[in-house]
Amino acid sequence: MAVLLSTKAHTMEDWKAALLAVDPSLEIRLFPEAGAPEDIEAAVVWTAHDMMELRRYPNLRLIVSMGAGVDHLFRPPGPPPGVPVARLVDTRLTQGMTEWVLLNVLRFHRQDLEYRDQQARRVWHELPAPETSARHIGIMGLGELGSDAARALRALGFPVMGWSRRPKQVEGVETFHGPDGLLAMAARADMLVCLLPLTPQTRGIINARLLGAMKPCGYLLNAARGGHQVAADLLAALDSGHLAGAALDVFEPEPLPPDSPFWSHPKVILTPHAASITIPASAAPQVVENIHRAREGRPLINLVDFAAGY
Ligand SMILES: NC(=O)C1=CN([C@@H]2O[C@H](COP(=O)(O)OP(=O)(O)OC[C@H]3O[C@@H](n4cnc5c(N)ncnc54)[C@H](OP(=O)(O)O)[C@@H]3O)[C@@H](O)[C@H]2O)C=CC1
Ligand SMILES: O=C(O)C(=O)CO
Repeated sequence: MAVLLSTKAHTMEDWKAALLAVDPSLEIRLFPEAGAPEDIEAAVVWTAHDMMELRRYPNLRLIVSMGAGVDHLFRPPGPPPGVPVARLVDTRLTQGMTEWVLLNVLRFHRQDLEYRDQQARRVWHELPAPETSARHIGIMGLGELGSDAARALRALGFPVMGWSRRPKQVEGVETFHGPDGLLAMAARADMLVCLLPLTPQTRGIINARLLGAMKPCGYLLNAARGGHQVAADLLAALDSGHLAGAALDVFEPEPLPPDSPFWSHPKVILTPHAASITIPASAAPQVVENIHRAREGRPLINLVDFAAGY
């Protein structure tokens, strides 16, 4: 039996080496060289893979996302019926995201946009120094990534709020849930950080209503998915001054087209979907563990809940 890998050509060999380092007995095939369709027992795939194509493999018993997000697997037609899907829960991936969140929260907290502007104009002027305790952060999505970012922000003294689908408790974090909970949290947030999965319920959630519920001169950070933000609403909030800045790692479509106004917006900090990148060597042990479990009929880890969509 064989494991099919499908991702960007330049990372395929890294994935192959990482999986073989954990279990040298695995037979790895690199898409599109899948060989006999009946050989494929597991598919480890990233965003570009066509879900229809996975229906070609009659013995497929596991699909693994090469990232934390699985929205790419649920695009129509979705995963083949009856085949379980697992995602990555990985300490390096989590740490990378927490670094991105800290970088951008601190950038805005320490008025870096204003200082860069002053530097460009050769202005020597000290701005009032705010305290972290006065800057309330609301995190949308209190899962693996959101809870870790919350802990790191708490350690710096920021008051942290968090929003999840179901009621949840995270030490030191004021928690909210459900649609009303989001607006209640936004109303008290100086910065909103989106770390939600993209599902039918969360698509377009960063819209005029949510941004309008925030205090004036707030900041928005989105490192989840571009489909969460309504671009026109976000630009309107930035242009009107209601939002003082936005840090955006994700867009729809990606790559961001050259004529997008986000590229040159003076209040936008932009990264090319690079907030946290999967490191194959770090992720490989859990992927191999799941391949073994699937073979032996044991319960899988990091399973995706099809009903919830994440
Ligand atoms: N830009 C980048 O480089 C990266 C982006 N990502 C993105 O980050 C996302 C989050 O990852 P991760 O933290 O591991 O995911 P998790 O599944 O661990 O956490 C998701 C969180 O979102 C909450 N949530 C889901 N749906 C809703 C809803 N309808 N209303 C309110 N809350 C909701 C969940 O609530 P509950 O706790 O109740 O289940 C949970 O708290 C990924 O799906 C991916 O899109 C991930 C890695 C890198
Ligand atoms: O892990 C994910 O979902 C990512 O977006 C990585 O870039």
